[in-house]
Amino acid sequence: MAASSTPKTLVVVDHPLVLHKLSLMRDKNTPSAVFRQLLREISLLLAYEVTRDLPMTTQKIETPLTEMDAPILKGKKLVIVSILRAGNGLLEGMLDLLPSARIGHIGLYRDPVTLKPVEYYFKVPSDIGERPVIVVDPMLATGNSTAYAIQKLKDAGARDVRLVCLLAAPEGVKRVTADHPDVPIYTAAVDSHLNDHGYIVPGLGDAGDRMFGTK
Ligand SMILES: O=P(O)(O)OC[C@H]1O[C@H](OP(=O)(O)OP(=O)(O)O)[C@H](O)[C@@H]1O
Ligand SMILES: O=c1cc[nH]c(=O)[nH]1
Ligand SMILES: [Mg+2]
Repeated sequence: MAASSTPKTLVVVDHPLVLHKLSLMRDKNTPSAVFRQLLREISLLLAYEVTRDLPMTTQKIETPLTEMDAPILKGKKLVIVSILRAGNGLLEGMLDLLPSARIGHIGLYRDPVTLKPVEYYFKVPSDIGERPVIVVDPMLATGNSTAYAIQKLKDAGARDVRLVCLLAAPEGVKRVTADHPDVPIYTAAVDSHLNDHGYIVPGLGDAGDRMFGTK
């Protein structure tokens, strides 16, 4: 599905550059340093799509030749919320494109047996309800972590929430869409299925471990 200016529930950003870089990330022989760099590069392209429908206004400026009503972003700066740890890989690239964005962090890890999220940190801007919010986490597997994180953000006041992930499983898309039908999902690919341990197949393995070399 091509990205467009109309918000959709699921936007697959299947641009050739994104898909090429994603294939390099999937390769198990790709080292951590390259993996992180590729994630950073892809995040720029995903940021471009998720911000496509941000509200605009105009401001009078003078070019060297004349006055004009120049288009600028309207309203308060957006918030990027990273689901730790792996979300930081997408966050860093997005900040290259959105350097004035406010930043929130939600610390979650997935219990390997129950596959339920365990929370260890939560800090977001107090006026999150007045800003567009982009939640970032490279992996949407069961959707338990992301659905939980979005609910926490809504409880904190967030009203305009979008999700950016790198890879999604159909199970995760279904879960987030059921719990949060108002939240559009932007991803580079929707893979085949989850294995018995809740890993995305074909996937890329454990994103956090591959980013930080912890396995
Ligand atoms: O959709 P789910 O089934 O909830 O799985 C996805 C979650 O698992 C990974 O995090 P992980 O628990 O490995 O934590 P980490 O980022 O610290 O490695 C990933 O970054 C997501 O947050
Ligand atoms: O495939 C998966 C599933 C959950 N978390 C990951 O990092 N990878
Ligand atoms: Mg992990």
